[in-house]
Parts: sequence; structure tokens; C-alpha cells
Amino acid sequence: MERVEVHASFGGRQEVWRHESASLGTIQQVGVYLPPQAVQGEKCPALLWLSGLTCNEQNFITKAGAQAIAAELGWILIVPDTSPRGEQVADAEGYDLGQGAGFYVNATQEPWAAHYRMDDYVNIELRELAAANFPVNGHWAISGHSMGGHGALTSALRNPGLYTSASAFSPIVAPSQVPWGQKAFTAYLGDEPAVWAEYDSVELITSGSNPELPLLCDFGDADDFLEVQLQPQRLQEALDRSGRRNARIRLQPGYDHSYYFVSTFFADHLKWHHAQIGAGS
Ligand SMILES: N[C@@H](CCC(=O)N[C@@H](CS)C(=O)NCC(=O)O)C(=O)O
Repeated sequence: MERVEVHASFGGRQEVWRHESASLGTIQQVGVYLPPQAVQGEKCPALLWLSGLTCNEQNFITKAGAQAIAAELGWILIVPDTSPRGEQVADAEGYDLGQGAGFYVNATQEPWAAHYRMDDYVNIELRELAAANFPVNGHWAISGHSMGGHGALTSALRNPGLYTSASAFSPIVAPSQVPWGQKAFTAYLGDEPAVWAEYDSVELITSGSNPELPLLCDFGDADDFLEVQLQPQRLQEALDRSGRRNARIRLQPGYDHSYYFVSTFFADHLKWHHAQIGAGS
């Protein structure tokens, strides 16, 4: 791993690392925020942040204002790119498929299968890499925005025990039912409803996956993508049917899909994740 950026931030360090990814077969960049506690060698919990369409590792670290609360609570933030990158990596015309739009799945279809293995990358490789290189204490939470909200919820729902809690901002909760998800899943996963269901939060909740996982989701009611792409009512209905004890959806009045929304509520999410460490153990 090679460190390509370092900035003092709230008594800690915002860094960007470049590394060779075995699961993706590419060179990737990842943002790492080390709070003052970690800089002093103390072991800290880690939050994996998954960004949305068109993003790389920079959007969250420069726009979410996350470092202040991470410093206060003593959390490491791990912020990967949203897809494999490089000239050898397949891509497509639109912003919602290919590079910048990996959807956090392991692709099975050509030409994507060679590199688009974001599920393995974030849930296995990146966690191992973080544990080997930074003072992670073993507690992991996961959060994300839009496509990354989908990635955060499905990663935690599919993998009981990996994440203490999962939260999301404007997540794509039913990708099998909406245009963004249908386009990406058809390309990456083919025409296989059973495989789609494994990467669909509403389907995973309906089938009872990881029933004790604490969940928090925020949507903005002025989000232009709300009705067509996000459809929070599908998540609410699935949660109501499931009888989960620790799951909450909030509709925030006046907020849109942007990082102004994420930055407004990120501290609230990290405090909630922090509280879950004590609550479940
Ligand atoms: N048409 C929009 C759609 C993509 C979009 O809204 N991306 C969100 C995540 S789904 C985002 O975080 N964009 C980058 C940013 O706001 O920094 C665009 O091309 O920017």
C-alpha cells in the first residue's frame, strides 16, 4: 500500500491510500480517516462508507464533513471507490453503469465479471487490509449513500456478524424494482431473479436475513430520485411485515439527494452507530 495523500484533520489525519486489489485485479484508491485516538495508537471502531453513483473515494471525504464527529467519538473511516478503475476495466456510456457504478455486487456476466467484484472487495479484502494496516478494534459499522446505501444495507444483511450496525442515506432499497437497479443487475448479474434477490434489501428483509441487525435509514422528501429510484415505502412495508425490533426509517423534510443532506445527518448516524456497540454486546 502506498499513501498518496495526508492532511491533518481535527487532530487526526485524512489519508488516501493506493493499493493493488486482488479481488478486483486493479489499482484502487481508498480514503482513510484516522482519528486522534488512532494516531496515538489506540484501537478504534471502524465505519465502512460506500458512496453513490459517479463518486470515487474523494466525494465523501471532501463533502460530508465527517471528520469532526469521527475525531470526537474515535472512529476510523474507510472510504473505497465505487467500482474497479483503469483502462483495462470494462465501462459503459451512462453514469449509472460501469466505472463509478459498481453496485457492490460480484458480477457474473461478461464483460463485467473479470473486475467487478465489489462485494468481495468491500466485505472481505478491504476489511482485511484495514485490520492489517490500521488500529481497528474489531467493531465494524457500515453506511452509505444512494447506490452506496444499497451496498451498506445488503452487505450487512447478507453477512450476519460482520457489521454491528448498518445505516443509509437515500438508499436504493429495492434495486430489482427500479430503473437504476434493473439496468445494473441485468448487466452484472444476468436474468437471474434468485441472484438479484441476494442483493436487494427489501427481499433480504422479507426473507428474514440477519434479523437482529440494527438499521437506520434517512431519506429527504425533496429528493428528485425518491419516487422512481428509491421508493422508501417498499422498505417500510418490508420492515412492518418483518417485525424487526431495531430498524428505523426517517423522512427528512426539505432535504434533497446531495451531500448537503448527508453532511447534515452524518454526525447523527455515527452517534447512533457508536451507541449500537454498547447496545448489542
Ligand atoms: N445525474 C447525477 C446523478 C448522480 C448522483 O446524484 N450521484 C450522487 C450519488 S447517487 C452523488 O453523490 N454525486 C456526487 C456528489 O454529489 O458529490 C450526476 O451525474 O451527478
